[in-house]
Amino acid sequence: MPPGILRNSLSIGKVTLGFPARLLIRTKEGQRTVPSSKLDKGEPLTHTALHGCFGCGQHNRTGLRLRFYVDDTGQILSTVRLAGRFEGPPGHAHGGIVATLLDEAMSKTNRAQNIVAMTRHMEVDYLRPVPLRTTLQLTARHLSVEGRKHHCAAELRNAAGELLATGKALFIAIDPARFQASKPSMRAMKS
Ligand SMILES: CCCCC/C=C\C/C=C\C/C=C\C/C=C\CCCC(=O)SCCNC(=O)CCNC(=O)[C@H](O)C(C)(C)COP(=O)(O)OP(=O)(O)OC[C@H]1O[C@@H](n2cnc3c(N)ncnc32)[C@H](O)[C@@H]1OP(=O)(O)O
Repeated sequence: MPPGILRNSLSIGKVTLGFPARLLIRTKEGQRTVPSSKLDKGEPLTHTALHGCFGCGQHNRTGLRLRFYVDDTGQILSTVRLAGRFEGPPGHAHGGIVATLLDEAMSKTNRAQNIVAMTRHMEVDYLRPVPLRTTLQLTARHLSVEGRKHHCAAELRNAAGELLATGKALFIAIDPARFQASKPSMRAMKS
């Protein structure tokens, strides 16, 4: 069975609304399940300076406000429920939003290692239309690193565990101090 959501889903409170009871995850030793309640105890993987981020900024009212967790193998996990305003095909997510989900999850594989990196190249396979207003499972893994180049992959599944979209990306590590110094908009965000 691929990593993803087990069928007996359950809502368990505000933060983990829509989380299934257990998640199937990939570990170094193989696959195992973890209680989803464990996942809301992890450090939120957000850049505090990026509270306006469309993907994970909790202050961005029009954004996705994604919350990410990391398991003990470094795999990134999130559950997502897309609102109607993200529609592309009727009843389904716009492809740009799907790409954003995958990109954001992959970026958190770097963040989990305290690496600040930007997406340089990304590819998406849109395997099935992604339904709105239903629980989706987003996972990402860090594949390899070579100097500043970080290769990552992500998957988006529906509540039944079916694979809807996959992404691969090349991230380039940057110096956040230099980035901030060179970007007036970043200075404005901090104030
Ligand atoms: C913890 C404190 C936090 C503080 C925060 C402060 C700042 C945070 C700033 C950013 C936060 C980052 C992420 C969070 C944001 C959003 C999350 C989602 C991710 C995104 O949404 S992020 C937005 C979209 N993203 C961009 O807006 C990038 C625009 N872009 C650039 O800003 C430059 O492009 C940059 C900096 C990426 C690289 O520029 P550069 O000049 O430093 O690097 P260069 O071009 O030399 O490439 C280096 C090596 O990659 C090889 N290479 C290049 N392309 C390749 C390819 N396609 N295939 C194979 N290899 C390739 C080269 O060949 C070379 O290889 P080699 O070193 O071996 O020669």
